[in-house]
Amino acid sequence: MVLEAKNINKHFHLPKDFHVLKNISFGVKQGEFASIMGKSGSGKSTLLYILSTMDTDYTGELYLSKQLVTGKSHNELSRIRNKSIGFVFQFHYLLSEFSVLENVMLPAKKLAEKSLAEIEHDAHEKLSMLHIGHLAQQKASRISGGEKQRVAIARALINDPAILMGDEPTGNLDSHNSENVFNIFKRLKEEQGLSLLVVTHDEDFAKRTDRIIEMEDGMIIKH
Ligand SMILES: Nc1ncnc2c1ncn2[C@@H]1O[C@H](COP(=O)(O)OP(=O)(O)OP(=O)(O)O)[C@@H](O)[C@H]1O
Repeated sequence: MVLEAKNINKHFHLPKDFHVLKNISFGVKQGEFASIMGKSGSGKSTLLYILSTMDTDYTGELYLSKQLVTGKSHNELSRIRNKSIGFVFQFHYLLSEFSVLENVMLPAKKLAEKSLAEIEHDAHEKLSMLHIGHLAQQKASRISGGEKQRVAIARALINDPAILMGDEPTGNLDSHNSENVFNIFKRLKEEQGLSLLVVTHDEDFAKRTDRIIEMEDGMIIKH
């Protein structure tokens, strides 16, 4: 398993106690493309924030590549996250005054395991793979919405993560660009054995993934 959650429970305490995630247990296998679906408020984003190690306020255990990450320090988690998890949001969060290339290079510079030349080479490679190599020197503010999301995917892949997570990664895109993103994800799974876990409201998208994990009222009702 690339990712495994065991008995995850979470409460929000304000305005009153609310048991938002109830005994969540499931795993994502190497090379699996899974989606999470469920009504608004069922706890999908809350769960994804825990799985991506950004939220540590829960009980239960979370394993990434068989390593227990629950209980690790803020600094350790930040490093594990940068190295092992790629994250794509509904909004691209690119730095608009930076070039496309600089945006993609940022997480690798932060990790500081490779020379600048290697990082630049890798960033060009990711951009070419996503058919946006010609945009490398363009300012991030000067490209289309669909292109921005592809740059965000390239950035999420720069450290060769074990798993790519997405929170509504096609939520802001038209059907043509959503299809593009789906095909990119599918290709990453098939050609590189990447594992993917994507929260989506788009049933057509979810139906074409390997597995739909269904949430209701903070519980997984099907997986
Ligand atoms: N910081 C918070 N404090 C208290 N309650 C919260 C907080 N964040 C979220 N909630 C509540 O937790 C529940 C789950 O929210 P979450 O955002 O995980 O749902 P979701 O399934 O991702 O919904 P959507 O599909 O609308 O994005 C909701 O009832 C929400 O109102």
